[in-house]
Amino acid sequence: MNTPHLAVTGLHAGYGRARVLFDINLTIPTGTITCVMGRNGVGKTTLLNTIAGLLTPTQGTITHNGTDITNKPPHTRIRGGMAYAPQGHDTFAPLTVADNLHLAHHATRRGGPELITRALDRFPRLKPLLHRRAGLLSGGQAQQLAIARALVTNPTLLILDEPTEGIQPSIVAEIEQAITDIAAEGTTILLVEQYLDVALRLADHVTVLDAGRITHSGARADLTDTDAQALLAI
Ligand SMILES: Nc1ncnc2c1ncn2[C@@H]1O[C@H](COP(=O)(O)OP(=O)(O)OP(=O)(O)O)[C@@H](O)[C@H]1O
Repeated sequence: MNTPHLAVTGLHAGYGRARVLFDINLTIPTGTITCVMGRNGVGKTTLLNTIAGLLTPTQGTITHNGTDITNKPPHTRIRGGMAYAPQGHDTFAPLTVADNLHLAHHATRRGGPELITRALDRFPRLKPLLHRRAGLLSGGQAQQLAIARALVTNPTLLILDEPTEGIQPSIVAEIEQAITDIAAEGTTILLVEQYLDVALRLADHVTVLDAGRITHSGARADLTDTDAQALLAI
């Protein structure tokens, strides 16, 4: 088997005395979309934050592209090709759309200015908004900016936390298409997605978390929609 793009082994994490994740084992093959699912509060965001380096695990290892990054800070992970668009389409609110993109691009220097052009071509709705402050964007526009800002760092692994949350259906479809296209061009994607239909359309692999533990992990193709609903107890 090829070296997985990302491998999480025996991972435990939490906040002080509050233990949230228990013995998480996850391997993500290069160029695939892995969708992490589960009800509210089961630890999905905690898992992504730990992989992105925003939270230090209490046990376990994280390997990215064959390198142990468990104790590396977030900026080292970003320079190594990992990009994270956290939940809540967080952007630099006082800055313009253009400045958001240029700042992320300049900070990481993982390619030339064509990365900005490509990110805007991916989300053309942002083009007429380049001089608008990010804090004035609609939820859907801000989410597109959050993903575009991750893309200008030229990631090989893109991590997205609920990219469709609270967004109108027409924009959800555009974001879904963008994720499909980004993956088709070879970028590995790890995503938390709460809409079952979107998740099942996008995913190559599905991982289900419950109370901080993985209760299912497998190929999307091996899962019927009914099984998926049962796993998520919807
Ligand atoms: N900064 C924090 N400090 C303490 N506890 C936290 C913190 N962030 C999350 N938690 C707790 O950790 C647990 C897991 O939260 P997490 O946000 O990872 O879940 P989630 O599955 O992403 O949920 P949601 O779907 O609501 O985003 C919850 O009990 C939550 O209250």
